[in-house]
Amino acid sequence: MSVAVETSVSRVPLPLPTHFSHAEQSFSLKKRRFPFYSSSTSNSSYCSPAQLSHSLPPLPPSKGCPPLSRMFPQPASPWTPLSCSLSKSPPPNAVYDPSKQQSYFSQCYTNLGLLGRGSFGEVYKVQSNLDGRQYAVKRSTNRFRGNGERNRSMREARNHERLCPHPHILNFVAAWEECGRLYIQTELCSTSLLLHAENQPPGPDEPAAWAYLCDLLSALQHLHSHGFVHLDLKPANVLITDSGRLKLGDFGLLFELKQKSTESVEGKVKDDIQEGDPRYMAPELLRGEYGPAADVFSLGVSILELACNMEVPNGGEGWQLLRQGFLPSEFTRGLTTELQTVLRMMLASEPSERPTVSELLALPSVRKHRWKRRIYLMLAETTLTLVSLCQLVVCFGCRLLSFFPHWTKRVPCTPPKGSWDKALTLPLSAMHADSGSPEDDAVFVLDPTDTEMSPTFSHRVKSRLSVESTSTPLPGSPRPNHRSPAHTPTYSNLGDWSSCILAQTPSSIHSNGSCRLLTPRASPIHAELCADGLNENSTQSQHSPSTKSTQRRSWVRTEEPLPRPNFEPKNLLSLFEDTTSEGHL
Ligand SMILES: Nc1ncnc2c1ncn2[C@@H]1O[C@H](COP(=O)(O)OP(=O)(O)OP(=O)(O)O)[C@@H](O)[C@H]1O
Repeated sequence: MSVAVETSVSRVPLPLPTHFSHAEQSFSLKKRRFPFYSSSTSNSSYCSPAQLSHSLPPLPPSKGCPPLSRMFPQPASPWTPLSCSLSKSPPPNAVYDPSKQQSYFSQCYTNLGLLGRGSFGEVYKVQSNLDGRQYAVKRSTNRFRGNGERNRSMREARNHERLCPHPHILNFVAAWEECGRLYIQTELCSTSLLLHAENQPPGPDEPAAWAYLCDLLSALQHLHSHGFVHLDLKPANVLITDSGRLKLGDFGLLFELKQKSTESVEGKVKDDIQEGDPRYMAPELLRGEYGPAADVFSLGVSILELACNMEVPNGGEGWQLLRQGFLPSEFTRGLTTELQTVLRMMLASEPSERPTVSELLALPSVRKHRWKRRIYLMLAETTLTLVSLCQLVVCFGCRLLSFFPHWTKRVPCTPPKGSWDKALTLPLSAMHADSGSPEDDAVFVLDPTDTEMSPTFSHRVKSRLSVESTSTPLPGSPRPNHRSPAHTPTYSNLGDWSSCILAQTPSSIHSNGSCRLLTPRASPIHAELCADGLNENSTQSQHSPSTKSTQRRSWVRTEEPLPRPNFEPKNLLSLFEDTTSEGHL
């Protein structure tokens, strides 16, 4: 008898959520959505139709707003801090000056573009002018139309602030009201789980589904253990960080369980409770039963959607079937029995039959995947931290160099490898031969048609030469003795090259007038070449102009030096002896 009653009860269709009377009759595969550029957004930002179509349509423009005058400047609208963090420590006057015309938002943040739009708000990527870090700021689309709407909007911010920080809960930073709108500042994530999943290749993805399940169970455990129920868990309300960690967000419907104890409060709160998204809504919510089991159901539907790439029905037969414990086998048959079992438990029609979050976390299959997930996240986050540390060091180095421009002049750091090799095979004569004409300068420009030659590099070499040429006579004019101290090259007039040349002993200079140029001893290029075992004598004999292009370029000049009038290797040698001894002094 009881079985017969139960069967007849289970056949009675559940009432449909009030928002969705248009029923979809069956389960279907997810339709792929592609991002498009929104005409109303900045160049860099885009929002996908999914973001818009998966939410309720935006409210019509508020009719209760005070009219804005185009003729007279508006006084700065009052800024009201809503979060305790902001009330306790408002930004200093240097960052936010209330007497200024600009809003609190524009004074305290640099807007980096629109991240997305929901049904009630727009989310911007911002850089805080206070600490220089990047955040997300959600601003309600419309001004409040009355106290009821205002209170509901405020509740989201207040609820969010009340939650203790947790690695899988979106971190709250601040909230304020300005110009009749609510602003909530949170940590910045990469995107929402919904958009992330839609950008993945189509088809079931069970490993990802396990990862999502583990992260969201941790988030729910945190909420439930603190006496809260989310009541609006769905992929659109979950955010994903760069490392792939899921963060539960959007606490507009957060419900505090302990309020149930007071009868008067219970009635008040229940009247105030809004319906969440009907696609993910647990059946008992329609009967006014609010509890942690509702979140378990919503999580079950979300994981089913993500694992099977299934369009979740928002009404109709499919909606009813899901709430009667029926899993569409045409979608779930690709999943392992482990995941099917877990989903079946989570989607039990009666809340009392569903396992609690703690019971789910204790399941061997969940524990196994949770371990894997922890290790994955640890590795991913460590790698990301290391990468950002490296970037920081490079940035710091670059800034440091910009403070000491003379350092940058001395270090010939970034010409392309090819141009380095070519430069190093230049005859030393070309560097401090008596030259002052543009033709002679052209010798240093190596090969202007060479695409490997960096323009900055050739420019630098040219400029070095022009500096040198001012102290050297023109070709053809009587040449002074190179031994004369007046013409001994110094560190300064050798410029970049001095650091290379002076690292050498005269033995580096070959009798044919060519020279082996080395970078300073600490140079990694030097180390690389040493490791390669490049021998100046052997390479010198091996290389020929014909094979040069195919062989690895050597640091030793192998070609005949460019014919230059009045070039005397002997003078060059002595010049180096002089320079080296000067350096020792
Ligand atoms: N902290 C964040 N970091 C990065 N992107 C975010 C963040 N918060 C929101 N977004 C992006 O902005 C979009 C809209 O945000 P959100 O869904 O919170 O607005 P909403 O008005 O509450 O929408 P709904 O009420 O329909 O859930 C999200 O889909 C997501 O892509």
